[in-house]
Amino acid sequence: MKVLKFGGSSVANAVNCIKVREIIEKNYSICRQIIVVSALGGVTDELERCINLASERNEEYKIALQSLQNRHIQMILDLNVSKETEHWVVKRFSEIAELLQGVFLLKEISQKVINAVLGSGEMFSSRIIEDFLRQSGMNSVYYDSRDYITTQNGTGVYLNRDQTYKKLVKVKKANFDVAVFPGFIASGSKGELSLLGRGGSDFTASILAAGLQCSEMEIWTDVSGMFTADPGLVSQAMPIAQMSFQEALELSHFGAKVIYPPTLIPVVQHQINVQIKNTFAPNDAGTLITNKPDENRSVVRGLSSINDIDLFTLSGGGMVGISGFASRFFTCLAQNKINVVLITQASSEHSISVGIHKGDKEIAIEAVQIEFEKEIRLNLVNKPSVEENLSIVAVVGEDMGFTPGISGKVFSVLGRNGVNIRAMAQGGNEMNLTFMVCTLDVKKALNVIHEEFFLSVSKKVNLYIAGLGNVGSKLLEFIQNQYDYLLEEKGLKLIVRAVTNSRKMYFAKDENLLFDWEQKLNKHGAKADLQGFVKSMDKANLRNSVFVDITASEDVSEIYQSVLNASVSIVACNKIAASSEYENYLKIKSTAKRQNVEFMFESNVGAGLPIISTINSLVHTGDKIVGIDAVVSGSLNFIMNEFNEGASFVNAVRMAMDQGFTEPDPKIDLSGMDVLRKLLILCREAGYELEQEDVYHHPMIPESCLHGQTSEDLLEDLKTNNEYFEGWRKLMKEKNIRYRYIASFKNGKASIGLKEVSPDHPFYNIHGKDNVISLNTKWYYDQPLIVKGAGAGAEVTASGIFGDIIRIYSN
Ligand SMILES: NC(=O)C1=CN([C@@H]2O[C@H](COP(=O)(O)OP(=O)(O)OC[C@H]3O[C@@H](n4cnc5c(N)ncnc54)[C@H](O)[C@@H]3O)[C@@H](O)[C@H]2O)C=CC1
Ligand SMILES: N[C@@H](CC=O)C(=O)O
Repeated sequence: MKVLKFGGSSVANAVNCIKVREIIEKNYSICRQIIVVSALGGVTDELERCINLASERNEEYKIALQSLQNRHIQMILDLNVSKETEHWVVKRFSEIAELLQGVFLLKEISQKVINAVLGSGEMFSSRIIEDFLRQSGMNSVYYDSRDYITTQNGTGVYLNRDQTYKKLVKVKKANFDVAVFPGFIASGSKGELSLLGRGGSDFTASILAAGLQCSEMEIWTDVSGMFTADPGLVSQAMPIAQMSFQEALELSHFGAKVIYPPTLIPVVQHQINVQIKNTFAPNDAGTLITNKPDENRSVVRGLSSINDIDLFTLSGGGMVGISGFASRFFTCLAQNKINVVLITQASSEHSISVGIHKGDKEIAIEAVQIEFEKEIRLNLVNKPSVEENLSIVAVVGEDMGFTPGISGKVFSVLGRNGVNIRAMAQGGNEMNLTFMVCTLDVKKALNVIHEEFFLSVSKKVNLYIAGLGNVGSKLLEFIQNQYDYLLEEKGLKLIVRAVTNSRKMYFAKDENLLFDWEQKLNKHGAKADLQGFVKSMDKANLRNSVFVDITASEDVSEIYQSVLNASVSIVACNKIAASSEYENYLKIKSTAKRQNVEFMFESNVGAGLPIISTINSLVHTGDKIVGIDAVVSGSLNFIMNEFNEGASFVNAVRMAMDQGFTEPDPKIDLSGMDVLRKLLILCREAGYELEQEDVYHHPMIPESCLHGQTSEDLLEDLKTNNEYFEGWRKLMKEKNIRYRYIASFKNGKASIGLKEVSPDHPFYNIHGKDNVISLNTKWYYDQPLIVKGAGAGAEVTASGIFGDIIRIYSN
């Protein structure tokens, strides 16, 4: 025998009732079935409204009651139910009308009337469904739950188990294939109608399953089981295939609304499996709640949350080491019927904080101030404080117990996403890690934890991109190409949330701009505004957010502090920040560290070459970089190679510009500033405290060529100075040398400048736009460590930036 409970949505109308019949039919020849039904969806709330209207002497209750009656009669007609049932329903409605008339006249409501009116919803639905099943040819009977289920004191939650189970023996022996019981209603100790409380129909089902020693209980609802998190908050939430009774209890206590906790007590005691199924998708697996869930599952089973919680704190030096404070505190809260949902006290005993429901704040303050009046007056204890707009998040899983690292993972992913924990608690069984966060952060908190623990779930990475030129547009093209691969192989879902260039910016409503960013920006973009960009990013408060700087703009580099303070990581190929004043460089790094986010700039030097990561790795493992020799300008190397091949200097520069190797302003390359910035960054990453002024610097071209405003001015000046450059060509030939613009660091001194290299020099042959970085270290002493390869160009730079983004999230 098994129990099937159908919730309000499953029996809301005739169409749904036909689905219910199909489910019952499937089991019909297999086992006897006990069917428990809730009131038709929304009916109990409507009955409650009728009571309230009547008590306020508002005649509208009559209209509301009539419309409820009409709804039931319509269902009776649609399902072709017998006249007898119809008469019974009409009669019961007139009884309710009489009760409400009494309330209307007396303006008084007794618990008895409330129970009688509210409990009618289940009486109607169960009578109708039973009749419907009988008319459909099933061997069905109707049982009034009041004749079998007895509560101890009429409050509903305390079952008179012995009496109930004894009465049910008769049912067990009866001849039926299907027995229908109304949920929610029972008899009190004096035989009066009592209600089983919130979620009472689940409780009815559970009592019947235990009392009738059923093999299984099924709860049929409108979702396909209990989910790993509320799907309204976590779009990637999925049904939990199996969970233990304890896990179900913990999750349902913390807001997972599929099942109501006390309902599980009888089935837990009798170890009866509970299956949660979807009436509207009966073939979905649903959730099995069982004593021995499948072992092959995630350590964290599910997440839940409750909003509208206040953090109520009693603190003061006078509490330390004095026994009895906690007892008085909790007793006075309990005496004022304040439900405490979370408790925390640090071992310093200086304060006790509890989570309470929002509406209880005033009473709690008053009660505690009265209780501790003397201590507050003597300044031994402070007046209680309340922090509002908080929520509780619970991470639940039986296997979390005695598994190290779970809370570490939870708190570190929250930290990385800027979610501050206000208070926390974990029970001794370690299966529920509970903490309080600001309500604005709940969604983010649930999502990042969900991504961290459920492997089949992809991690959303939210990108905010500044700079959509040569490199920026290439990066977006690369991300488009790799989108499916990253989703499938790395579980990373890259979402472009906003884009900006120097003219326009566009913020997505909720969509991914990756595939149509250009069209959206051009058609609907607003005027670019960096401060506004950061503000909107901060307000969006999305998890795993990265600001990608693909500009060469100082203004953009100046917003890094606010970006990091918004708990957003930065990936930059813009070199301005990392080569700005040393103090600023350190400040950016320390803000990133404090905010638990990343500041990545691998593409600052050598584009996509792994040079900064190599230096970091050497330094972290105890090596010391003592010397650097490098050609780190792709454009200058390219220009010199083209010049060597016979191009005029100005034409070589034009080619480098056309191919996108130079900076947006090519004077930055030709002045040597780009190389200076790169050397400074390498030295700083190697652990040396250097400023731009400390680098001995000689521009590659005559100063006179660097005064023009535009790139065209520069080209014009280079043309004018053609003879100067042709002089180089002559010298190179005569001396059998080449010119390379070299960055060096030796004996603590940094310098950059044009140098002659002979054919036996390692920098003599460096092709195209290649870079070479040669590091002399404590361990690479005789032979330097050399990194070599293309050091400029949109593709390699975009790949360096892309690599940084992926590295943040693949750890
Ligand atoms: N081209 C290359 O080979 C390499 C370039 N880089 C770096 O990449 C960055 C971009 O270079 P390219 O794409 O070649 O330049 P680009 O001139 O093609 O693009 C620059 C983009 O930045 C935008 N921008 C400028 N100021 C802005 C502001 N205040 N707010 C928002 N957007 C702004 C521009 O509108 C444009 O979309 C530079 O920092 C450069 O040093 C790094 C390594 C190699
Ligand atoms: N303009 C730079 C490219 C990026 O850093 C160069 O020429 O190397």
